[in-house]
Amino acid sequence: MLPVAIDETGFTADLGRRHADLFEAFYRHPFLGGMRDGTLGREQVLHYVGQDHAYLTAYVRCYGLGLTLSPDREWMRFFHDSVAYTLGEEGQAHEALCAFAGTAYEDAQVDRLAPSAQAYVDHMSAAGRDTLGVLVAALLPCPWTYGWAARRFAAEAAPGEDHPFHGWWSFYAEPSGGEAVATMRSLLDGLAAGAGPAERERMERAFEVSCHHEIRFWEMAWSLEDWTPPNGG
Ligand SMILES: Cc1ncc(CO)c(N)n1
Repeated sequence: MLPVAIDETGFTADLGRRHADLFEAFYRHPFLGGMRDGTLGREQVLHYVGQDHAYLTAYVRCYGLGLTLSPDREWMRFFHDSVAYTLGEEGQAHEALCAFAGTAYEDAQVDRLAPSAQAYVDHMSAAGRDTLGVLVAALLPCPWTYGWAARRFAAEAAPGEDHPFHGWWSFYAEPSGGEAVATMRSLLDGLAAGAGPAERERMERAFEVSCHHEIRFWEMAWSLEDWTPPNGG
């Protein structure tokens, strides 16, 4: 198993270690298990793509909130590059899933977030009305969990070209993703070092809640969650 942050020091390394159980639950969720063994159903894959496309649109908006909170051009550069990555490249991961499902990307897109995706987006947007540190703490689990899981799977199983989700796994295992997380973590470590105890606590909570939302996002797609009331309406 790939440790989350074994011998590193700093705010985010501490957070990663403290919530290693959530990273593990993320990795072990049956949705991601189905992405590993290739057994995931077409409907679940398409539910995920539709929701994730809408989620990433909202995520880019949160980077926009980060731009308005940026104290300097280093932070602006970070958000600028992050927006370019999400808008310009992350669609490749979805395209790979659409190819598996035999569906055009446009046809997989939806105009309504499911409850769990909506809750995650609302959490990040609310963090964007707090400080830059709280916002970035809420945004960090998104790239960190995916990159960590993809590198772990690559190390454990090295899925070949014939794996049904090869394109998705290889996209998130790319070193550029790991470098972006390293940049995000060091910027956030810098903010945390200058934050008071109350703000640090809100940063820690924002990070933890996003880790939970990451796991619940899998559960949403796995269970094909929608807005039908639990009693069937
Ligand atoms: C929900 C979610 N979390 C993380 C990522 C990785 O960027 C993603 N595409 N979607």
